[in-house]
Amino acid sequence: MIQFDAVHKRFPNGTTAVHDLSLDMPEGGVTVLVGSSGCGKTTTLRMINRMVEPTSGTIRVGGKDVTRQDAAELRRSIGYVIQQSGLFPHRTVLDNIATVPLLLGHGRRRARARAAELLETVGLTAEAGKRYPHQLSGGQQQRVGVARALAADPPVLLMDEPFGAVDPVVRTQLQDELLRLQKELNKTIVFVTHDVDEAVRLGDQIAIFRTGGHLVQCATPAELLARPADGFVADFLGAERGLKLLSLKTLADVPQGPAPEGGTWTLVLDEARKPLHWASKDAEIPVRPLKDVDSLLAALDESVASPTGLIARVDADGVLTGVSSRDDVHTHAGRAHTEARARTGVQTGARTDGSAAGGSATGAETGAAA
Ligand SMILES: Nc1ncnc2c1ncn2[C@@H]1O[C@H](COP(=O)(O)OP(=O)(O)OP(=O)(O)O)[C@@H](O)[C@H]1O
Repeated sequence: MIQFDAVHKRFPNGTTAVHDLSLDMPEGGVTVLVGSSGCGKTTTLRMINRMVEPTSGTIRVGGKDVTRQDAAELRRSIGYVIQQSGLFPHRTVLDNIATVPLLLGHGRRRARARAAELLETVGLTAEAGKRYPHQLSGGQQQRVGVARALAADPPVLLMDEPFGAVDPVVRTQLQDELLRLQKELNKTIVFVTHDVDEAVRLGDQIAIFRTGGHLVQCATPAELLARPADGFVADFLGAERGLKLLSLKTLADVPQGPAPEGGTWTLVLDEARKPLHWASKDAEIPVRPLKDVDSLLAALDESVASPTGLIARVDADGVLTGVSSRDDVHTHAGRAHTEARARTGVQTGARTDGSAAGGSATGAETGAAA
């Protein structure tokens, strides 16, 4: 959907922000750009909608060279969300969202109807639509920013640290919302962040840059965590790389058996067979039931945190399906790593067809060292 071919950006002051970048960003997928400050992420993003022009190389969106399209028209067809939401302070939230549909020539009534629909899509009330941006919380403003970017129903969405300025709890909520929206909308999203956990959570693929605008590795989160191309990537992913990989795997394949009877701990259920708590002869402790969709990381956490060493498993309605042991979870955690490493091979380069620069781990490493 978006293709960078040997793209170079050198600013007039001599700074090279992006160095010989070849990268495919697949249709309907989320590509996350990460890397240390000043490594060229924002410049890369802004070249897609021509807010920055490349010095050389080609960028295509939907097969069309962006430099051959009218810049204003191109920008209207690409949603853009930034950290400070970029809302117009003197327009109501509803009018902010309606801006682009109006620019596109939709009548006022239709534009506002579309804006009202989008407010609901991003989880805001109709009442919030009547307020001005400063009357909303930071998290709510970011939701409005997303709604405004979606207003023209663009196939491509560029998001530059959109959740960087909100607290961790709201940030997780906004990430959840984005994942939910993306399931419905299937946009091609390019997302810039500093946060590795956010990248792992949201990305279908993650492109890691280093200073000077060099792409070091582009791969799926699991591939990246299992086989970082070099020490720079490994360091960037952090010491808990192993645990992060487990956050991508679910509990579904871990075996489960019947709840223990007559042992130290008994699982107490209500009449609908939903777990209430664990009980021993002289103690009662809370239970944190997990579903098949929960991550192996959550299961590992529960298995070491609970004195029972057991995990109560429930279905989507919260009804007990069985119990897994600490050993079952540990065995599967180890297996998840072995499988991820085996599956990864050497496919770490930028190009999915392995053709251009950075097409293999060796290529990426050589590029990084140059
Ligand atoms: N208009 C400009 N003129 C000159 N240099 C620029 C300009 N814009 C960006 N740069 C430089 O280009 C490099 C890449 O900047 P860019 O904003 O793309 O990095 P980034 O990875 O997004 O950084 P951050 O994570 O801090 O936002 C930096 O060294 C920056 O100082």
